[in-house]
Amino acid sequence: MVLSPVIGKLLHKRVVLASASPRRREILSQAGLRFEVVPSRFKEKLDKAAFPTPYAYAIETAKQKALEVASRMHQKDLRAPDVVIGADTIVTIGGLILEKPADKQDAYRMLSRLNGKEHSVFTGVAIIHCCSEDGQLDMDVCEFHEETMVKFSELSEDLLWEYIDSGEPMDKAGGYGIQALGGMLVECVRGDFLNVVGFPLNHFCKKLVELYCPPRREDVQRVKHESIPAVDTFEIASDAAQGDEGCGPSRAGVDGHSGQAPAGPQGPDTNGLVENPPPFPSDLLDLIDGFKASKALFTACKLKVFDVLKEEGPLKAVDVARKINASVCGTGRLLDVCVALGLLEKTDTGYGNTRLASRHLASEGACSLHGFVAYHDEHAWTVFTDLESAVRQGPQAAAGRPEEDPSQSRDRRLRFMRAMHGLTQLTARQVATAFDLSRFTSACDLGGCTGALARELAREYPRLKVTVFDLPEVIEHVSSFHPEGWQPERLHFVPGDFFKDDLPDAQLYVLSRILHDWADDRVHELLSRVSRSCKPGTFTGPRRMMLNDDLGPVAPPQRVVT
Ligand SMILES: O=c1[nH]cc([C@@H]2O[C@H](COP(=O)(O)OP(=O)(O)OP(=O)(O)O)[C@@H](O)[C@H]2O)c(=O)[nH]1
Repeated sequence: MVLSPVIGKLLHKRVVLASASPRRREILSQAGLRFEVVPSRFKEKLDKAAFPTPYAYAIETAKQKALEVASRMHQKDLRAPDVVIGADTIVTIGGLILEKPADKQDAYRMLSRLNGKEHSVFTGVAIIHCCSEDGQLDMDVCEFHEETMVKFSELSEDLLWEYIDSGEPMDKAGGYGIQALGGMLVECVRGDFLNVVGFPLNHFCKKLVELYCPPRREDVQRVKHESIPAVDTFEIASDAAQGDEGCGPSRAGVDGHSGQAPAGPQGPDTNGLVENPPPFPSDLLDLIDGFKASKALFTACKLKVFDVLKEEGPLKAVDVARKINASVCGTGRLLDVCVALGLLEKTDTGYGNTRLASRHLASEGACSLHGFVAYHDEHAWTVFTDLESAVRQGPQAAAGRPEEDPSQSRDRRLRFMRAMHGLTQLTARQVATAFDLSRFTSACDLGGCTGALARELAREYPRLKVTVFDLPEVIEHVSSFHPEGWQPERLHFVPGDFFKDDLPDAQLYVLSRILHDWADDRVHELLSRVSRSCKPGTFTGPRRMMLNDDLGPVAPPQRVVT
């Protein structure tokens, strides 16, 4: 089915439908969405006259319904869901907005008004993405509406009253339910039927595509050169912002191309027609340039640019330079690059963090990837610089390197732990909820490092006891990654080597970002050890299971049930 991959984008998120409407619940669950229902307490009493259009009213009401649920859930356990969906359906005729009838007389007034005529049904929808960080709730709102035209037949008074007496109109916008008895009143419908019922599923899915699957760059028709300046690379954007001619080659300098799709090899033909150009190799150019973007990001992180701007932004380049103890010219250029990369914003008052940067690139905060960035800058960068010799000489090249001194290896381990901790904090919830693990009572996270995933598993499954099994030199540092006095319930750490020592007994073994680190024979050895630790065939209750969420270079999440 075409749209299921779209709904699938929400599968690993905690989604809440902020609605008491059984119809909305049914439409969304039949589409395959997994969600909780938390009806909104928002009173639908906005001043209709204050809105320029009826749909603006419906959208605002939908938004307020969703916002109320998001902030209530956040206040309750300081953790809002990932996504909250709100909706509001109204009927309009002759400039009047009809909602649910207050009583039978009201229903009669509404239905009489609609009798024999065409009216509009609008549903406003709000999709709110929430992020709770440091006790603060951040929300991004995406909103839209859908209109459907419905025409009623000429209906007799008797039929109207019989319908009203059925009780059906009372909880329905405009006083009828098109999906049930009210369908008998309707002569024709123009537009999305489900929109009338209460939720415009088709438009919703299109919004999800916009939000989660934006079109690839080469699929988007290029805009005419004259109307938009070429800003494909950060160099060009940076240069344009500064008017600085000495800032390195623009793309035109690299490939003789101005950012416009090139004409065919021969250019315009003799008739003045342009041959179909070959596809512009944007992805390839991005690959070629990619290392510059990574290094700019690493450098800005290392110099704590995002911390400074989180604390004190917006700031001018000169002030940032002073605070990070760097040259004004260099800082200005780095800041411009960060603007072009979408990490910073530049206004008249100076440079400021984007929300993305404040959330993920500043060094503190539950969603910080600062450690992950530092690890890539300090470790992965060097390793990849040696890629050519590693490929030429094979793994023995690395094996031949001199032994690291112990204090360096300790530092490197801590950096690695910081990197893994940051990344796992970000993904743990999705991993923990990707499968229903509620039937298990014991789990062992092999190579579970700081316990960030184990903590989420324990939080998600109240019956689950989780053991983190990792090397003694890793376990030794775990406490520095958690608040002082941290004593998680149902979670404990066992030092050991999963290639040498007995694995702790558990029903569920988790291998998170482990397998990609090893050659096939080692992976086989480790999986055999896990398999031997599982004692199959003796259970009548939960079966043994191994969860591998290795999101490394190739392997997607998968599970093996033994
Ligand atoms: O043909 C139909 N038209 C409308 C409906 C239902 O009518 C209501 C519209 O009311 P509202 O948008 O305010 O939603 P509520 O039910 O109050 O739930 P919330 O908690 O989301 O405010 C809606 O239920 C439609 O489904 C119908 O069934 N058929």
